[in-house]
Amino acid sequence: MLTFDGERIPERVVHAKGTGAFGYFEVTNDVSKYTYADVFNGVGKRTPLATRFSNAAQNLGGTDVSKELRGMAVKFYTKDGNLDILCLQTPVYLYRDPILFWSLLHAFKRNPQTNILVDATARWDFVTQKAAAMHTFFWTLSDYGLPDGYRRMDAFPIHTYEIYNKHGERHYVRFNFRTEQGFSFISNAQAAVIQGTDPDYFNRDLYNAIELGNFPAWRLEMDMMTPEDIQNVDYDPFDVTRLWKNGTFTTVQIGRLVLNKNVENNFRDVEQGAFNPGHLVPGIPGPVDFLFRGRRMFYRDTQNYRLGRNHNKIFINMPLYSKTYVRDGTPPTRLNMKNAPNYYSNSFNGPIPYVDEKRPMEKLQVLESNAVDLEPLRYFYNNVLESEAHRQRFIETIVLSLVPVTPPVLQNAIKILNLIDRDLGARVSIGLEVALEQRRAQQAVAAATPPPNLPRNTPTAEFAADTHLYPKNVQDVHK
Ligand code: HEM
Repeated sequence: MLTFDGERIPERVVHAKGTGAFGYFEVTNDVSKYTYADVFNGVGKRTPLATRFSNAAQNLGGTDVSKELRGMAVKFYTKDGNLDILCLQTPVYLYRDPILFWSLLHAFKRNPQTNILVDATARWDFVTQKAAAMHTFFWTLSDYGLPDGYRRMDAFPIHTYEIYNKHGERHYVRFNFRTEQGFSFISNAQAAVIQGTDPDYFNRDLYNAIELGNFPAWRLEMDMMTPEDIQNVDYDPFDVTRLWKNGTFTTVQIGRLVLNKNVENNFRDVEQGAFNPGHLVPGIPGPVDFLFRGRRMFYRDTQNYRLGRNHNKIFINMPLYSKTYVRDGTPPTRLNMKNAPNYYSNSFNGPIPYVDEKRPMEKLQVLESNAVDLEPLRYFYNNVLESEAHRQRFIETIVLSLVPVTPPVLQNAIKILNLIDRDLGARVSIGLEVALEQRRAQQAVAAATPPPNLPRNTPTAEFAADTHLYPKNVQDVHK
């Protein structure tokens, strides 16, 4: 009984709800002139891997069927150690400065007062305050925000990775995992039905497909630029909030990721998984941008908290071959190399720090700008949304999400939508008028019933002026 009482560990602070599967990566093309990473070299070579798929904002018991960011995390067990590549289903990310992470998640997860998950005012407030973030937000409000299962979405590590070959020649790449199942999506109306009957729809779909031998696969390709290209484009190719412009890069296929085995135990093989983008291998030193620098630290920290200091000794996280000087600490500590010397350096074949002498050290100069640039958003609306039907569904979803938003966030959102594109602004404004009118009519009919989304309890001017930590009523209680 006491053992059962302690069965829970903290859920992931983000991406808590998910599922996983095992598989392999097979090299299909010779990319040795771009990288000497063992995992991507030798046509036909297979490397075992573990994956985890997730929804970014849901808690463990949440629903799969919501329009939001989704993750596909891959741990390649390579001969040179683990390579973890963490992807989202959007090819862009919300901001460049890692410090914004907690603000984003506070705005996008549960309201601290009502404990309701979708606080539309907070979400729109966050993205309209930092307009570059609207690009990723747009992707999630479009059909791409709710694919028909994890199997049918593409996945992008987003950052521009540095890679180099055995001669130390560099390239800069954006990796793309393209689903071989083909992209398809769930409409808002279908989502409402599935939500009521099968909130684990995504988990079930992946598990069943693998169990039936219908193994899902993704093609891994990379968009590439040389160091010269990088310095000659008229945008910052390390900027995670925007796409690389068409015509400025070439694309090369590397191989295929195939999932062919379900996990035996979700807690052991998925919940305890610690995917860390800082786990890189020789030949792929990784992204050099500021956001990634933050991410190199955050994952280790959160996993120390969630799983303990020795989380890389949990079976699912262990590299194929590993040596360590760590003998003590929070369990698991069994596989700790027992009586081998626990000091560095030693005469008994202990591990030595990894120094890659092939890695070129010259600095790059790239175009950087902190100006607010709405051009990627205009491009998304007019070009990435490939049809009028898709644009219409996108506008309907925006309208739906703006209905509960309170002023002045609402006015700000309309203003920015107009600045992005007049057609977009006008169509959202008209749709919103109609939706608000309908809501007013519904409220008049059912005056006693509270609306499904209560407006955010925005701080009043009086509250904002109050220099005390607590609002008045709490101070009264403490008197
Ligand atoms: C400042 C930026 C970011 C921070 C601070 C951050 C932080 C985190 C944290 C704390 C977790 C939970 C990890 C765990 O408990 O094991 C997580 C999970 C995840 N992150 Fe990020 N993240 C950031 C940006 C990104 C980006 C740009 C991507 C993808 C391109 C990404 C993809 C993922 C994925 C896929 C997971 C789920 C991993 C799993 O399945 O266990 N994150 N992130």
